[in-house]
This record gives sequence, C-alpha cells and structure tokens, in this order.
Amino acid sequence: MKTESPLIEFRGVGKTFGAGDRAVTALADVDLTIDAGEVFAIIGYSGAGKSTLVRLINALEPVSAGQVLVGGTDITGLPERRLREVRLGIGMIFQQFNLLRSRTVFGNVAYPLKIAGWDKRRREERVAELLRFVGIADKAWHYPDQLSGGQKQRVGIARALATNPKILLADESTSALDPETTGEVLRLLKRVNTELGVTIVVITHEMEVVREIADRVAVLDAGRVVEQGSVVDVFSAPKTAITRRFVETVLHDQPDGENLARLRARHDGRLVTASIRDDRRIGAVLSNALGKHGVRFEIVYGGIKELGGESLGRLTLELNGAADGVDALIAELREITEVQELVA
Ligand SMILES: Nc1ncnc2c1ncn2[C@@H]1O[C@H](COP(=O)(O)OP(=O)(O)OP(=O)(O)O)[C@@H](O)[C@H]1O
Repeated sequence: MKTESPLIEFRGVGKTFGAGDRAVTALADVDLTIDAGEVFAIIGYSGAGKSTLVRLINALEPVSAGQVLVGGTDITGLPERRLREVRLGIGMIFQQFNLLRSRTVFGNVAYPLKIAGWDKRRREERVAELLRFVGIADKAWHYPDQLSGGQKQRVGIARALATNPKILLADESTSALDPETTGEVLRLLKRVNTELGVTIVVITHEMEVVREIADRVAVLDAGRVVEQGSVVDVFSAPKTAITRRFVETVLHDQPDGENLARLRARHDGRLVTASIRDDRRIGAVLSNALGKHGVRFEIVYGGIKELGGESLGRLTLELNGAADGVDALIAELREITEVQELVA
C-alpha cells in the first residue's frame, strides 16, 4: 500500500533545546521518509533523540531547523488551529499507557470521541467495535487498576484509534511489558497496520521489537540517523558498529570471549563463521563438502532467525580435512557469503 509521496517526511531536521552554553542538540540533519501503509521503527539508546523525533511528527515541539511534512503538508510554522487538525489524524500510545484512572475502559476509549463531538449513540457503537478489535470487550466496565499491563496497552491502542487516525505513533509501547505480553501487543499492532491500513511509527530501544513488527528501520545515535533501510537489509548487513550491536542482541550468532575459548578447547578442526542469508545455496555447498573436498563439517555454534521469509544469522562450523580441501571449501563458501575464520 505505498503511495507516491511519503506520508511523513523529515528534511534536514534539527532540534536544539535551550541556548548558549546550555544548548542541547537532540536532533541534527535528520532526513527520513515514512511511506503510507508501512511499519517504520526508530531505534536508539536512551538519549539518542527518539522521543524528540516523534514529538516533532505531531508538532508537540517546533523544529529548530529543516521541515517536517505530514501528508505532504509542511507542518513547521502552521498556526495552532491547523496543527490541531493534523494531530486529529495521528494517534499515540505510550510506555506507561497514560490511561485515566478515574474512568472505566469504556470511558477511556470514549474520551477522544467526546472531545471530537461524537454523539452518545455513535460513541457507544464505536467503542464497542474498538474493544472487540483489541480483544477486551469483556473488560469494558473495569477500571485501569484492575487490568494487566497488556490489557492496559490494548485500551491505549483502542483509544488511540478511536477517531480513525491514519498514523499511529508508538513510543516504547511494549517496554513495560514482559516478553510474552510484548509479543501479543506487537501482533495486535501488526493487525492495526494490515487490517486497518494504519501507518505505524515505532520508537524502541529493543531490536527484537524491530524484528517482529517493522518493515523498515532507522538507527538513531546522538541525534543523527546513522543507518536506515529495510529490516532484512539492516539485519543482514549492518553498516555501523552501533547497528551491529543492536543486531547482535537478537541473533546471538557470533561466539566471542568465553564461548570462543570453549569452542577452541573442544574442537581441533578449523573454525569458520559463515553469514547465512540464502540458506539453500549454503546448504548445497556444505552437502557436497565431503564428496568434493574431502572435508567433514559440524555446526558448533549459531543463531538463525526467520525474518521476512528469509533465514538470517551466522553459523560457526568446524571443518576437518586436508588443509587444501578446507581452503577450497572456504573459497567456495566465500563466493556466496561472508566467511570469517576464527583464530583463538
Ligand atoms: N525539553 C527538553 N529540554 C532540554 N533537553 C531535552 C528536552 N527533551 C529532551 N532533551 C534532551 O535531548 C536529548 C534527546 O532526548 P530524547 O528524550 O529525545 O531521547 P530518547 O532517545 O527518547 O531517550 P529515552 O529513551 O531515554 O527517552 C537528550 O540529551 C535529552 O536530555
């Protein structure tokens, strides 16, 4: 569901808080395009500028430099009245859910509809529909304190979607949840994207969240976008050290330190780590290793994950055979993938 012009665009955006000696540059030279219909993730460590970046999308903060376009409209410098219209098309969910404790689930979800002037009957129909969609219709008359974290975030999602926004901003929306509940909430967000066609911008410090839900990702470091691309490309060939560190937290695919020492102690053969992207071609080379090169192989370490229908990760192999046979096998593998020899 891609349109010609991006739904959200950052052009040379900078954001500085304070002035003079006290000035803090939260964002610098940010260029980003987010297309309609995609799930776009922005990942970075604490303080990288992620929250500042989302706050610029719904114009909660003015930019210090550059332009932010939403739906083709430059929102920098728009009067407050026009900004309110832009914000109506953008829903938001938060790490701490931000529900009204004094209102029931129904009351929380109905609240934005009330503000938007929907009459009582339409509000009731819409809330019932939303609660069914997020799977908590049976909790309509509960208060937030009676709900689990995952249920609270479902309410947050229903509330954010109430007025049919085209864009949903999710700021660390699963960071307060355990891994299982995180998975459930991410699957719900994916349905919001695919079934309702809502474009989702996910802010996170967890690469696992990016892997599970995003189509594309931008890596933010000290206020700058250091890498952006499709999730499969970024995972399979990270270009910067910081991205490699994030990818490593998901794939756990490279033996180092103690693991490497243990492998060395247990295995006499040569150890190589091969990146896996097209696993069938690599499988074909390995299955001929004995017949063609007289080399036996054993997989001694590895982490492979399914991503966008592809297998990604690295395998560490022990290769046993005559030196020239092992060299020939490594050369053949290098024709199709990256291979690194591990020396203790
Ligand atoms: N209102 C503000 N006034 C002054 N400095 C700010 C303000 N908001 C953010 N900053 C600074 O801007 C930088 C980026 O902050 P931001 O909250 O956007 O990062 P983040 O990546 O969202 O981090 P976290 O994950 O910890 O929320 C930080 O150095 C922060 O201290």
